[in-house]
Amino acid sequence: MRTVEIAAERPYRVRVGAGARHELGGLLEGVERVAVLHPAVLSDRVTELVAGLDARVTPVVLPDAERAKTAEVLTSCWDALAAAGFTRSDVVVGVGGGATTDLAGFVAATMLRGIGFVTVPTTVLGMVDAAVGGKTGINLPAGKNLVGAFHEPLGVLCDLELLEGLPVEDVRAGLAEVLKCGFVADPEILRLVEEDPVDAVDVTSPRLAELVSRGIEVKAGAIAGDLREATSTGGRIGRELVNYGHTFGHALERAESYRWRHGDAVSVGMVYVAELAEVVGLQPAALRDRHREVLSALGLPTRYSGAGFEELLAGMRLDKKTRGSTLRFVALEELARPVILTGPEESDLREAHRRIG
Ligand SMILES: NC(=O)c1ccc[n+]([C@@H]2O[C@H](COP(=O)([O-])OP(=O)(O)OC[C@H]3O[C@@H](n4cnc5c(N)ncnc54)[C@H](O)[C@@H]3O)[C@@H](O)[C@H]2O)c1
Ligand SMILES: O=C(O)C(=O)C[C@@H](O)[C@H](O)[C@H](O)COP(=O)(O)O
Ligand SMILES: [Zn+2]
Repeated sequence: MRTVEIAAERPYRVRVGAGARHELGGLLEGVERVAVLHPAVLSDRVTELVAGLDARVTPVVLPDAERAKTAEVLTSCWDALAAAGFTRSDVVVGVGGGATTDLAGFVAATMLRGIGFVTVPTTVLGMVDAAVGGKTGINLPAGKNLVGAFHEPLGVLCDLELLEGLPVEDVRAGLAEVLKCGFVADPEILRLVEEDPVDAVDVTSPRLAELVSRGIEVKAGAIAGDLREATSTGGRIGRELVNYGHTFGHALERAESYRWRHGDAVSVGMVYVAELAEVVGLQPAALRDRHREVLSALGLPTRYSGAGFEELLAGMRLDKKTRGSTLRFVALEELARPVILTGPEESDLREAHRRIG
């Protein structure tokens, strides 16, 4: 079992390894009521998970995937917790992928103005990214994650055994976020995938376990000292580092009405910003090519010709890194040398779009 320490206001631990789920009872010691939010596909897992808990458990079944991240679902969760008599010492547990833990975290952040929250991620993406770091929220039709709060969990249990049964498409999508960490900070991640992409998507392989741990380490480093994504100053990039590929990725998700997997959209988003960085003369072409090659090796998408440029540009303007009418991208000048690319010309944005089509 590995442990990654998160240096939050109230520090917490990410436990990674087979059997980590059995530590849930310890995290909830002395807690009277627990709401376990999860998608229907995990109902049996949740029954097993809560069997030994001392607390009174309120299970709340959420709609699947992005359909959980809506204001209607949020309201129904508030009602369920109120009906169960929740108090400030009670806890919300999110068991599922990133969509589940984003919604569960926002329920915890807002109920009674903030109660405890634990994440038990069951997707690769949840483990390496969504369940760690306290970004919680919902989507609006107008844009991805437009409403939310920063609310750190009390603990994160990444039990690799819970990945068994996860569709391979979702394993790949999660690895897009891991490759993101490889490009911005840890090139060994890229090497591990390039060496054996088939082994990388095998959820029982030591390679996948290594990739998950490395992804979490990069995320922990990015959020340390910048939990609220407030400081990318001078040469230092704070938490925005792990938003690489998301400016275009989120615009794509919005254009596709959230029917794309998030990781797939981030995959295309990384190619977009790699093209953009090359168009503006920031990044060598070989690095752009490496994006396409390693993402394709995993079977991830690298092209998109759905929505038109104007619609995607409108989506990118809603990105949280945007300041006023100035778009800001996390881009690379070299592998693992990220910079903020501020206010690129519209003609360059358009050319990068043409190149991924
Ligand atoms: N808060 C953050 O920092 C952060 C970081 C990255 C992504 N996200 C968000 O996470 C979401 C994407 O997360 P995701 O890729 O995990 O998708 P997801 O939560 O939609 O899960 C993908 C699918 O896998 C199913 N599933 C989950 N665990 C399973 C298991 N063990 N076995 C079988 N099926 C299982 C789910 O029901 C769903 O259908 C997006 O909304 C994205 O915006 C948030
Ligand atoms: O934790 C972060 O910070 C990230 O940006 C991680 C992203 O992978 C994640 O998709 C996050 O939800 C994006 O946040 P947003 O602020 O761009 O909505
Ligand atoms: Zn993401």
